[in-house]
Amino acid sequence: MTHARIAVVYHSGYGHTARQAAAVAEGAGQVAGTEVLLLGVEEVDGRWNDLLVADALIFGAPTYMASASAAFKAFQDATSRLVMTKGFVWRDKIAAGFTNSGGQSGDKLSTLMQMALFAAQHGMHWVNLGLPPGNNTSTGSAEDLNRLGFFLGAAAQSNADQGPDLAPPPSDLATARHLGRRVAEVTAQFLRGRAAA
Ligand SMILES: Cc1cc2nc3c(=O)[nH]c(=O)nc-3n(C[C@H](O)[C@H](O)[C@H](O)COP(=O)(O)O)c2cc1C
Repeated sequence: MTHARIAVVYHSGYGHTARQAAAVAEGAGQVAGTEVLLLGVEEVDGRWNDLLVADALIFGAPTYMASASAAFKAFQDATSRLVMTKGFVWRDKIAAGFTNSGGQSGDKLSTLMQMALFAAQHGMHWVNLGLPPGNNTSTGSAEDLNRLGFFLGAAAQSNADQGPDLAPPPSDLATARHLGRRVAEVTAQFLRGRAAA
């Protein structure tokens, strides 16, 4: 059986995106043969080698002021010296992303685009969400998978007056689990193909 290593690297200021990150990790862990590392950006120092040996990196951050939070951006910037100048060492890893914010849209697309471009700068292969938009018909509801209608990655929305015990809601956590599972499956296919070649 393929052994795939997946790292979920995320920032969360107040715990909401941490719940989404845990759901992504849970989904990835549901795929047989997958080892999952869930790592906050504050813990990355001293763990760069764990990211180097991972087959897939899934990036996550809250959307703050229409982009990834500053702590996540600091992690991105650190990879210039610690990853890129070491010889493009993340090239050909699988990548994906997720974000959470207070607004239904909240300009989350900007954050997902930021992550996809970041992955492209590292020569990684971006995996999208792979779900049709939910909650977009007369019979749809906020319980639908991908209720927020994103394609590039997984989105979640956390009501501004609710703590991470209540937000984001179950449908967004299910969407996050879907992304984790999808990345784990794609990574296993990729590794099998590489072994066969
Ligand atoms: C500095 C700051 C900027 C924010 N900017 C946005 C934004 O651009 N769009 C949005 O929808 N929500 C915005 N929010 C709300 C957060 O995205 C929301 O509270 C989110 O659930 C926080 O996730 P966290 O608990 O993981 O930090 C902002 C919050 C903060 C603290």
